[in-house]
Amino acid sequence: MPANDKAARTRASVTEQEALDFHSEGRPGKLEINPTKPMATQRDLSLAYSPGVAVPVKAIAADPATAYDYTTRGNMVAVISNGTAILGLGNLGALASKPVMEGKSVLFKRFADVDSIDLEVDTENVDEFINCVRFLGPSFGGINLEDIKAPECFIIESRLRELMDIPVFHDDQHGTAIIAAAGLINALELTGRDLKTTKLVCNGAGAAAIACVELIKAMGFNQDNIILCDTKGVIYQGRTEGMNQWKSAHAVKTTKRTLEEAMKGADVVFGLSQKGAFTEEMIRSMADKPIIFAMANPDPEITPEEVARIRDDAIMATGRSDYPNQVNNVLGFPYIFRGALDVRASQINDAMKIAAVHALANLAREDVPDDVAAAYQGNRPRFGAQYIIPVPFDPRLISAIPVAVAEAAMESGVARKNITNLAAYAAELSARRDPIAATTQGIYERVRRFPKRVVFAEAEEEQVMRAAISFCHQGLGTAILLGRDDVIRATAEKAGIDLDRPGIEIVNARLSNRVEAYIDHLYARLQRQGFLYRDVQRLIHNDRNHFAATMVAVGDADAMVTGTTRNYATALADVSRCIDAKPGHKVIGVSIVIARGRTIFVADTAVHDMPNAEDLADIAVEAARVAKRMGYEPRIAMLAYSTFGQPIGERSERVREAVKILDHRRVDFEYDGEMAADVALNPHRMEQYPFCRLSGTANVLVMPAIHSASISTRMLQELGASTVIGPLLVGLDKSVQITSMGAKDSDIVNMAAIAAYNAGT
Ligand SMILES: NC(=O)C1=CN([C@@H]2O[C@H](COP(=O)(O)OP(=O)(O)OC[C@H]3O[C@@H](n4cnc5c(N)ncnc54)[C@H](OP(=O)(O)O)[C@@H]3O)[C@@H](O)[C@H]2O)C=CC1
Ligand SMILES: CC(=O)C(=O)O
Ligand SMILES: [Mg+2]
Repeated sequence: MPANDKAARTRASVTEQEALDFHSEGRPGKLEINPTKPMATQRDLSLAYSPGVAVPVKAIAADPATAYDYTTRGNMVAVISNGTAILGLGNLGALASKPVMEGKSVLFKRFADVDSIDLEVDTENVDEFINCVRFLGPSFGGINLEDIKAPECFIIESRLRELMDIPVFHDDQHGTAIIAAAGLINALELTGRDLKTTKLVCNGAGAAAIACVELIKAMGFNQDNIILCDTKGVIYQGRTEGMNQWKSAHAVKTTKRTLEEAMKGADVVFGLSQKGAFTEEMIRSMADKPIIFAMANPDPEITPEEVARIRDDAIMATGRSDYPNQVNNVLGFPYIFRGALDVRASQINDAMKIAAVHALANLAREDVPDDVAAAYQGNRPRFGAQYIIPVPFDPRLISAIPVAVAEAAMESGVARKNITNLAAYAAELSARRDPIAATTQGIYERVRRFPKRVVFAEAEEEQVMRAAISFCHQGLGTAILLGRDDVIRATAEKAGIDLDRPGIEIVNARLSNRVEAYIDHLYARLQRQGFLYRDVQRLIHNDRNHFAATMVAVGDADAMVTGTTRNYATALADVSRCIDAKPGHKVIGVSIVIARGRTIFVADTAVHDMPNAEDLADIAVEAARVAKRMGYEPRIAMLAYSTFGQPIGERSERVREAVKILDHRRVDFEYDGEMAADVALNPHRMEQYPFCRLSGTANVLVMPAIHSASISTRMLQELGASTVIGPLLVGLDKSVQITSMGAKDSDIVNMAAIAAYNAGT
């Protein structure tokens, strides 16, 4: 099978409705602002506002550099656009650009812990735009210009760079150029080409294209070997139509006039133009082992599927996240600014850009270590045609790129702060990045490669139906909708959901020809537990959890998801009648709490009401397995209200006993206790117990009982202080997940994906 066919198979997608729902759900948009200091008392108010605030005001007036100490400036970037070149959609105006700019702001935070705000400036006039931005310097540590069309963007960026003493970086130019150059270096290496003799065509001669061509020329590409094209065709010397000084600088002497002619025999083609700009004929006419970077967003100049139809020797990249080799500036801007901010750079210069290129290119050539493989679940990538550049979820990016950028800034004299210990800086950076997103992303990727049959037990519910459709649409497998056919169809019609698509099966428990087999199977399990044959008949006929769980038990489905209409304990009791614990395992619930860049596993949040010491030790073992599977080295705190014997209390005894049991079992993970939650999570509190065996703050909390586990995780979730995933049901012999009652469709899809993932390969 050609490599690109495989790429196409693993591709996920979203519907237009999903995209709109995602943006409108809950608080509209994608970001909000949270205070970092308490604002609860009169004293807080006096410190944060008048009179306390006057003190830092005077300090900054006396020494402007202290703004980095007393305000958000040092970690704050503005994403600024006028909407004249929104992705590849063209000039749709400042307001329409807001979703993209909010998106970039969120990516700054998500990938590099840079705080960011989007600003949409409603003018196409260059001077007005510059005047609007130039006075914003005191607010920000950097300015990320975005989606401003050429040639205005060139003037805007260069004038603002002169006027402002903080980095001004037009991401579509330099961000794109850095990523494309890194991918190109690797693709040239893989195809055995020499930079100096390679022939490249760049379609598009705007912001991104001009910057890409300039950067690769600066890196040694022969300028006579690069042909630039725009809507009028080849940019040749002497052309007058549709020209500007930036295009002229790259005009070549050639008789070629069209993109078709230019692409004949070309080694590399960059698409920085528009959807569909490349034809199959053009791709067919390229040299052997062509390198095709179709970078237009959201839709590339040609898709990997189209290329795969005509040739199997291409190295193919796009700007999208749902194909392999994503050449997109998301791999750059968060980390480049991270490095620049951390040394308080006055600008992002060429040395810093080139350092980023090499850091990125080198990363793709390195072996992927175990803890990083989670980001690429099940398919540890190897440097090659399908992996020329790391994925945005690669957790190494946060330490590799900012360090290289910061170092280059210091060496080239634009840093206003020195970092002396770069190794310590790299470690700090890694700690800023939370691996859970890489893990969840990895779960989806893995399921896409090994799609599963998942039964949705409560498919008459509209949100379950939506989740099932999304599950299929994302290429995660077949969704089996369990319920009455007529009810499901009526609900679907009313909700405007189209069920007639591949990958959706409706199963009516009453009409299924598997009913007898399921009854026999379940009766064999339950006959000595007080169930008559007719009791089991009733369970299979009338109860969808029993039907679905038995489907999974006998292998008619790989996994099951339920829980939206029944409470957790009831659903778990239903499932437990049909499926046992995996031999040697304990069935427990593990919740994943993500708060302020930390991921904490909490167990048992679902099954054991009042665990005894043995149970607690088992729960620790099971929770450690989950943490390891998700790419974490577990450090388990056995929690209680007391810490190492103080205050003495009968309720902590079980926990102390559990620690002793773990000592006897000689388990292969770190654990200690009993301890209170603040000792487990706060390094200063933990320091007060120098004998504590944990090498750092805990990342797994084993709760003394279900009530404390459930109360604390739910409180965290409802107070909005953290994201809580789960409880995930672990330890069962077959894969089942139970959502919370009334779960939203997006939560149900996540649970279904996790269930499919746990069903194995
Ligand atoms: N993957 C990534 O990370 C990034 C991708 N991009 C993509 O690059 C594209 C251009 O963005 P940007 O440079 O910011 O926009 P600009 O508006 O600055 O430039 C667009 C350029 O594309 C040319 N063009 C448009 N349609 C065609 C076509 N059918 N054939 C040939 N040339 C064409 C225009 O030609 P003319 O000059 O004649 O008008 C112009 O030169 C977009 O699709 C964008 O999504 C941009 C940044 C990052
Ligand atoms: C990715 C990006 O910045 C663009 O397409 O404009
Ligand atoms: Mg852009």
